[in-house]
Amino acid sequence: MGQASPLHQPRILFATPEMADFVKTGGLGEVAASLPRAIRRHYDIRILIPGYRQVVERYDHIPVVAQLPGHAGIPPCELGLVESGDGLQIYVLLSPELYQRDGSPYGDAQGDFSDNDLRFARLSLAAAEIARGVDPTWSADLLHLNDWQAALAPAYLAWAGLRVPSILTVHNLAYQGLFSRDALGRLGVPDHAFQMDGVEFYGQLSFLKAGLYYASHVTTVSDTYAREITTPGAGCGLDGLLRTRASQGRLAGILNGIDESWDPRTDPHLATRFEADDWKGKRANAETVRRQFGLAVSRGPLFAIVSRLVHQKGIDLSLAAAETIVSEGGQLVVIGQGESRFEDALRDLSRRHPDAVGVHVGFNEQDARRMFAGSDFLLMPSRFEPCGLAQMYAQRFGSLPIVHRTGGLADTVEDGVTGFTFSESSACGLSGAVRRALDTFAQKKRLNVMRRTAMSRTFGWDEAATTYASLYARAFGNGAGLRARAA
Ligand SMILES: Nc1ncnc2c1ncn2[C@@H]1O[C@H](COP(=O)(O)OP(=O)(O)O[C@H]2O[C@H](CO)[C@@H](O)[C@H](O)[C@H]2O)[C@@H](O)[C@H]1O
Repeated sequence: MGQASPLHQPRILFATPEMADFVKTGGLGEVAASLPRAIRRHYDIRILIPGYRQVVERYDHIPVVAQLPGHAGIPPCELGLVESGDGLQIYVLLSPELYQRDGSPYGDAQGDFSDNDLRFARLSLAAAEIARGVDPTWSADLLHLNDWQAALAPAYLAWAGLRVPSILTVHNLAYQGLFSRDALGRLGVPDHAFQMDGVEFYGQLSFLKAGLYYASHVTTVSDTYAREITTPGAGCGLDGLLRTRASQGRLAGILNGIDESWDPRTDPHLATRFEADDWKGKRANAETVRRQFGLAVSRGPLFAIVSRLVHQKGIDLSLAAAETIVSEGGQLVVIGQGESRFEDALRDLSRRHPDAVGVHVGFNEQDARRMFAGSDFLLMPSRFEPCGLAQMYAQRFGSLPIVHRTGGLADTVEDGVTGFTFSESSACGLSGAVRRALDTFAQKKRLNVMRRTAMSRTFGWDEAATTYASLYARAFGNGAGLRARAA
């Protein structure tokens, strides 16, 4: 190594399987685009993302900064480095055989890709290699890993004897990255690690458990969810390990924020921009949404669903509530995609009530923004919700969320003040809250007070960024983990 030099600003590598700049399937992609940008005020932070087609096709040329060797059955690949328009440094894993495919980051119409173990072990291993110093110009002092796809990194560090601090953020404990034990050999997992105190989970290899076990710290995206996952009811079989991490003071909930662009006063996607108390402006947005979804002209309440259409999100409960909404003269617009049983049921609902229910299977953010702006209420009866972003977007746009009191929903929606919460996850629980919303809609003064209060909640990223920054400092042991390096 070169001559000794003063300590550089600590370097953080933020490894993620999706980022909204290029590709996203849900909330993690949005967080990965915003959080590092908020953290760079505190630390030198770079992103690591697989070189999916959606990433590499964005650039004419991606300079290669390092060659990453293979390991067991994980193929070698190149490490590229690009810069975003606003100066964020992004490492791109260049492996056409693993990443340049049609479909989402995780699969195609046939289902999940069959080699996802290799694809995301490659991502995890690359993060560990960047900490080891494979790029001679920049190496990570701390790894910030997101979800199961990056969660083998702390294990690779441990198996290589590298004492680099690592933080695993769990955006959703229900997605664990479980693979057959046959994968151990090709991923280079040592035999001794395949046990309860290690990466084994009921006879399978669990990427997520590896991270929960080997990372220096574990975080999740709200306080309430951080508590819930230490209980058998919400721990997805990992509550024992999570209780251990909590008792070591190494499990924390840090609430997500939302990007500043979610502001109805400035949003260029809206037909009419508006602010609190300009309820005419909000109504103009409602009219646009009704027209866009082919609904009848109405002065009744407009409900929205903006969601991945999966069991977690309680879509079945919303389908039941839709009948109440329609029979009470309300309307519903839906955008999202996911399980075909929900897509079909929603399409069917819309066919039965063409004037009152509009459904768009698919996703685009511009329509989502217009729906938050135009709707009076957002339905989000998630069975569990680590944080949830849609209920925060809705509040900013004066659409009052109706949510199950769980996880981040409990931490961000104030019952009767900025939205409506219910405690029993059932059609009956949701319909009680929908009825309260309908009553409120009939009392314009109360409705407008709630809208105004909801719109004043900013949910910015600053607080989360400062909390992550202190956690990084703690993980470094106040600088003890930093290695001096030639500047
Ligand atoms: N089909 C689709 N394709 C692309 N984008 C879509 C989409 N459907 C919805 N979206 C967008 O993604 C957002 C969804 O984010 P959420 O946080 O509500 O849930 P998600 O379960 O994806 O994220 C998980 O991670 C986030 C981030 O930590 C946690 O907030 C959350 O609780 C956890 O379940 C929506 O607001 C919308 O903008």
